Amino acid sequence: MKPHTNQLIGKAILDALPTRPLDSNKGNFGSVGILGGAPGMTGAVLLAARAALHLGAGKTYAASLSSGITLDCMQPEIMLLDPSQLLDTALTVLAVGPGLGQSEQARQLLESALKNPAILVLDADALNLLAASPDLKNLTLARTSPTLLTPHPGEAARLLACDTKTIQRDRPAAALQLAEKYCAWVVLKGAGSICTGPGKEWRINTTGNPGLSSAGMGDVLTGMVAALLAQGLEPFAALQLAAYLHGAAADALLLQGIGPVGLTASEVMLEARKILNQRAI
Ligand SMILES: NC(=O)C1=CN([C@@H]2O[C@H](COP(=O)(O)OP(=O)(O)OC[C@H]3O[C@@H](n4cnc5c(N)ncnc54)[C@H](O)[C@@H]3O)[C@@H](O)[C@H]2O)[C@@H](O)CC1
Ligand SMILES: Nc1ncnc2c1ncn2[C@@H]1O[C@H](COP(=O)(O)OP(=O)(O)O)[C@@H](O)[C@H]1O
Repeated sequence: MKPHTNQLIGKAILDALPTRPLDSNKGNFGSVGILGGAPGMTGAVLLAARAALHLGAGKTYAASLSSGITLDCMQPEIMLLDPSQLLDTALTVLAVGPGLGQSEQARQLLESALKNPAILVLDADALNLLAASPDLKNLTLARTSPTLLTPHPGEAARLLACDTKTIQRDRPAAALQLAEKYCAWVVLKGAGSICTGPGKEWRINTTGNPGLSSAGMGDVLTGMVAALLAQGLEPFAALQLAAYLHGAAADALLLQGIGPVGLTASEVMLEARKILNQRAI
């Protein structure tokens, strides 16, 4: 089959990555912070942080709005802070949204995050809060470092004040509109994720399968995008490589009989690490 003109060639981005120098140290691979986790959704922030760690971030921090969580017992490498401490930490990339909720505290934290000099990735409830507030939109437009948005079609519809059907009718057009409206880099998720940015160029990802239609997969994608940005990839390349690896991991697991039914987000991040290490950054 002839490749689509706008088909994302993830393998080419992967093959072009430089290998890690022998004398590298953790400071060379960036610091990622993940902010989210309202009560009942701490899992979302941990999934994103674990994905950032496994995809190669030099240091990974996380902060949850649910009080009292000081350690990820499964992944003690992650440094768990209070939200205010996280926002005072020097970060290469800050990702806000997984399980964040839409409380007043969440809104205030997002407002501070939008003023943070780190590269910013907005997902899930950060996108819902942004969609509901002209003030937060103005802060987004005023940012001087890159902003990336990772909406699923439901979140994209809220951001563009339309319905999900309209988004799905012309997904490239919707992604381009989002990039323009928020002056941001965008991955519009779902089967055939669309990656685009302010330059109007767009790519469609062809990896992935319905095994990915399960809760937590988007949180893992956010952590993966953050890790690739922290290691120096440009926003457009980071979005494309993350979408490619996320889908390719699910496809590889399918061939092993893991999925589509019962595939978990935790399995996807480990398989994505394996594929990334075929050409380690
Ligand atoms: N372990 C955890 O703590 C988890 C927490 N989560 C958090 O839960 C919160 C709510 O997120 P939800 O995404 O569940 O709720 P939403 O209300 O944002 O989205 C659900 C709706 O969006 C639409 N949609 C999503 N993907 C679509 C697609 N590919 N095609 C068409 N329509 C689509 C559908 O209409 C769907 O009913 C977020 O903050 C999220 O981060 C989830 O990520 C799941 C895991
Ligand atoms: N049928 C599918 N084919 C390919 N990718 C899919 C499919 N269903 C879901 N995905 C991917 O899985 C992820 C789901 O993200 P999201 O809807 O935000 O989930 P959650 O919020 O539960 O973590 C996205 O990256 C999306 O592109």
